[in-house]
Amino acid sequence: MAVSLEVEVVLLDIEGTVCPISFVKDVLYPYSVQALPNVLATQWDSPSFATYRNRFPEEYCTSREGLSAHFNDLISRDVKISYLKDLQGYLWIKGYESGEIRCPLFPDVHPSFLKWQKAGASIVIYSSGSVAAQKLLFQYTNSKPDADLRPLISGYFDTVNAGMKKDASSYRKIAASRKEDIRKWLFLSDRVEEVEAAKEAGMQSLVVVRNGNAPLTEEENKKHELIASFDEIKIVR
Ligand SMILES: CSCCC(=O)C(=O)COP(=O)(O)O
Ligand SMILES: [Mg+2]
Repeated sequence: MAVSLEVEVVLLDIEGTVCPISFVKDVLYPYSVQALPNVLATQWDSPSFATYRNRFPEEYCTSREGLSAHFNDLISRDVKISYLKDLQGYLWIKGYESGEIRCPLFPDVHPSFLKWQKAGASIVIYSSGSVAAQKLLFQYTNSKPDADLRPLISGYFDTVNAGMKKDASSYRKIAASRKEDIRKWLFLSDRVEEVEAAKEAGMQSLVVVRNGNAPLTEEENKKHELIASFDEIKIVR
C-alpha cells in the first residue's frame, strides 16, 4: 500500500528497519564476543582501548575477566547501553575493514535513499548502536556499485547525543538540532514503543514490518500504519 507524506527529514532506525535483526544478533554481536579476548590480551593498557574500558562501571574495568563476563552478559541480554555499544563499535572496525563484515541492507533501502534525496528530503539515522558503529555499518554495505551510503546521510543520533529511543524527549531533541519543523519528520522503526515515542513528540512515524522482526500484536497492527518496504512511501513536498 502506498502512503503519501509531506516529509523533509526521514529519520531511520537500523536493526529490523534497514537491515535484518539476524545481521545484528547473529553476525555483529558474535563478532564482538569473539574479538574481545584478543583485544583484552593485547590492548588492555593501550590508550585507544582504555577510552572504551574506562566507560564501563568501575567494578567491571579492574580486570579483564570482569569486563569480559559483563560484556558477554550484556550482549546475551541485548542490553542497549552506551558503554557496551561504544566498545562494540570499536571491535567491529577490524571486521568491516577486513571485509569479514558487510551490512546486508534490505533491497529497497539504497534506492529509497536516492529517491528521497531527489525529492529533497534529508536522511538521518537514530539507533541504539553508537554513532561510530552506525557510520561503519553504512560505509560497508552490500549495495552495488556504491557500498558506502554515508554521502547520502546528513546526521547520526544514538542514546548518547539524543537519549533513549522509547522517550519522546529524544525525538524532540533530535528535531531541535535542525531547522525543519518536527511535523515534517518521518521516523521509521520496527519497534512500536519507538514509533509511539516519535509520534508523541510530534513526528510522523510508521512501523516497518520486515522478515525476521518480532510479530506485532493485533492491537499494535490496528493502532499503527505499517509498511513492509520503503517503496510504499511517497514523499510529497
Ligand atoms: C549501528 S550498530 C549495530 C546495531 C546495534 O548494535 C543495535 O543495537 C541496533 O539497535 P537499533 O536501535 O538500530 O534497533
Ligand atoms: Mg530497530
